[in-house]
Amino acid sequence: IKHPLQNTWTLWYYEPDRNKSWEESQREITSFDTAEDFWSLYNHIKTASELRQGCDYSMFKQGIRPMWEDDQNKCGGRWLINLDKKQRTTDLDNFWLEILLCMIGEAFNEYSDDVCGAVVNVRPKGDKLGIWTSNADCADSVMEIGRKLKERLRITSKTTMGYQVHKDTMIKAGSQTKNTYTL
Ligand SMILES: CN(C)c1nc(=O)c2c([nH]1)N([C@@H]1O[C@H](COP(=O)(O)OP(=O)(O)O)[C@@H](O)[C@H]1O)CN2C
Repeated sequence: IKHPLQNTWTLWYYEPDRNKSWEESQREITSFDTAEDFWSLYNHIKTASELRQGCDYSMFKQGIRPMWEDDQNKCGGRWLINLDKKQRTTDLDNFWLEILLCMIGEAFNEYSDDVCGAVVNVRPKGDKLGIWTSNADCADSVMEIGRKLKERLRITSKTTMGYQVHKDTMIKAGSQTKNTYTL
């Protein structure tokens, strides 16, 4: 029999399309709830570093859309990891896979329920990895999730991680959003 996961997860794919809104360009690929089905999906699709620049993958718990406005996301925020350009070949795919495995493996202990999902943005100015949590006001939960991420990704102090509240990101889109927490 297959190994069931604690949650069902949905993979989304975003590709910029000048004839569609941002939201219409978010496509739901498939959902899975076993470890075997995760690996079949992961091994079947392009890695993040193979995507065209401007594209995203998002993996969220089933029922949560990969956007600020979703009820599960609207009071939350994201731990954001900014990669430099050369990390696309050295770290991007490893970091993204490790984040996926942390989520489906419920690696954040009692705070795993606060995890909504994760996004990888493939961008010319530098790729980004975001882990989205549901409540920006729960400092204990946000910090514990951030600490576990740093540990699992073996991110040293040279790479800073900032936690940005979606409400701040929404209004400051384009310019630098402030970090409510940093690790
Ligand atoms: C419901 N809705 C419209 C809506 N809901 C959302 O949740 C949401 C957006 N729009 N996003 C739009 O993408 C632009 C680039 O953000 P980026 O994170 O790709 O980053 P870059 O600037 O491309 O590096 C954002 O500026 C925003 O326009 C982003 N976003 C998460």
